[in-house]
Amino acid sequence: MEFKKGPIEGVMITPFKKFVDERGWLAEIFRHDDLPAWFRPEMSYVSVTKPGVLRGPHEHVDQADLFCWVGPGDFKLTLWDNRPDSPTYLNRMEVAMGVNNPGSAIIPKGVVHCYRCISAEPGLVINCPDRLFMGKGKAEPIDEIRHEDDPENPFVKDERARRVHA
Ligand SMILES: Cc1cn([C@H]2C[C@H](O)[C@@H](COP(=O)(O)OP(=O)(O)O[C@H]3O[C@H](C)C(=O)[C@H](O)[C@H]3O)O2)c(=O)[nH]c1=O
Repeated sequence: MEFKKGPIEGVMITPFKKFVDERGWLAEIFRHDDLPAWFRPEMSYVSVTKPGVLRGPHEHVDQADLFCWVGPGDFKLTLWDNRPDSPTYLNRMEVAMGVNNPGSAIIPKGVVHCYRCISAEPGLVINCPDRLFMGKGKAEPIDEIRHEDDPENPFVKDERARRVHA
């Protein structure tokens, strides 16, 4: 399975517009009149990743993600189109996101994704997925393929990506 650099159908990278004034700055994260009709966020969470650490590569069967980076920290986001029926199947994208490139990435289901903190400081990421984690009342199985747990995965090999706890 060879991936080649190229655009991925359905992935939307949106740089944030910062409104700066003497108090600081403000930026919209998303507006539904800008979102594609197929994507409506259901929840949100925030995570902090230590320098050099990779989260992913992960894939969802049903969920799409809207990841946002505003800092602190900078990341390298990598995406792989793992959808055999996609016109951009086997394409791979790398995007710089974070305090120096604030913005969001909408990632459709079936697009494998990971992001590595590449700054000397820990990096913060917010995600606004279109499915509840573990469904209503956390009563369903997690919709997630954690490719990092497969030593033969064709995406990225990074021992440290694996969670220590089960
Ligand atoms: C996502 C999520 C996680 N959790 C709990 C489950 C674990 O006990 C803990 C860490 O979760 P996880 O190891 O899944 O975190 P990551 O490996 O960073 O994965 C997350 O970020 C990568 C890049 C993804 O693509 C995943 O969709 C997303 O789960 O938080 C919750 O309680 N609610 C949530 O919505």
